[in-house]
Amino acid sequence: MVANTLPIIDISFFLDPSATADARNKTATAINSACEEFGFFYLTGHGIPTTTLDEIISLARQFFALQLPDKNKIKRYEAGSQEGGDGARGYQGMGENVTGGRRDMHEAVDLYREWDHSKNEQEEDNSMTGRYATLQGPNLWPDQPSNLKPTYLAYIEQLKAVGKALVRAMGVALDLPPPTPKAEKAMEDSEVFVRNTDHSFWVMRLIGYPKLDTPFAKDANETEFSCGEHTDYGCVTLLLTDPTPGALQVLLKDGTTWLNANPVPGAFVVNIGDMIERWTNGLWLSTRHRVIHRGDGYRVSVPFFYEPNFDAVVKPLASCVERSGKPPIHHGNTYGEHLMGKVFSNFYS
Ligand SMILES: O=C(O)CCC(=O)C(=O)O
Ligand SMILES: [Fe+2]
Repeated sequence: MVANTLPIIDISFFLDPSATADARNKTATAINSACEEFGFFYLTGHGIPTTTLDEIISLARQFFALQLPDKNKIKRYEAGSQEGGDGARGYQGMGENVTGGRRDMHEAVDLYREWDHSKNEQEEDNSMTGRYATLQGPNLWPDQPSNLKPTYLAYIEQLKAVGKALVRAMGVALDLPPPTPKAEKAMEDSEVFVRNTDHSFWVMRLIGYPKLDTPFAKDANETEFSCGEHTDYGCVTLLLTDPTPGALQVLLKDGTTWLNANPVPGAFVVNIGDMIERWTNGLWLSTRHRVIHRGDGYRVSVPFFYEPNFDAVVKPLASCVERSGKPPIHHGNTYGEHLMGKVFSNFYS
């Protein structure tokens, strides 16, 4: 039988310090099933008020409704460029983002955790020239709507707490042993994801999708996607969307059925990324998904990618390698190295 809806996971016991181990274990069991079967689920019990979620969508919508010259005030520029870009942060116009070699029919603003300039000894001092290496510039915030920045900054703090609770639950869901008091970063206990995301190099995208029959160029054609088929490249994605149905589609494990992941009010759509697939040696696969928006109106979504630390070494966990019965699927490298490869392939240069 092919499932017709994604499971719903209530994360509240992992946010409540007084929750019992028994209550947490039940949540963890549900997460394990959801991750094995779908790699996608709805997340409730996260504690972020619906009024905040609505405000986040509304502010993104107001930004995209601005005239292009106003949006281009925070345009993304190449790293090292005179304009001061870092190749990643800022606004990208319609069709600038590329998935699988094809232009995506959306516009977006990308925000990342700010670079910790005190840590990287090799980086050049850019403060005099105003030129930045890839990912090392400041976030580019729009000045209109004026309350976007403070509202988003507060929201990002809330999302980080939810992300932390979720990866803590995932460690329990994988049946990893409890941590010892002196646990270190690389130890493979149930807190391994918490420790390796404690300086999460998070990403947030504000995305605007016009209806797909709106041509953006003379060569626009029927085969365009709002966002092409892909897996997410990090740890866990907390996706907030407006109520538009039928846009986000998730590929089921049969490899042929696309399931509409229609929004559930007040819930995030969560999916696991490539780093979780690697850590679990494929016990949990990052699931392919895409966006085809042919419905009504201009669709807005705001995914938050709760990622490993930039310097986290991500390699298959020994217990997962053993349980999977497969050789390690990756030799391991840092999340930063993985991300750099992705940032370079996401844009036409
Ligand atoms: O807009 C959406 O519903 C999903 C976007 C997405 O998959 C992504 O940005 O990685
Ligand atoms: Fe995605």
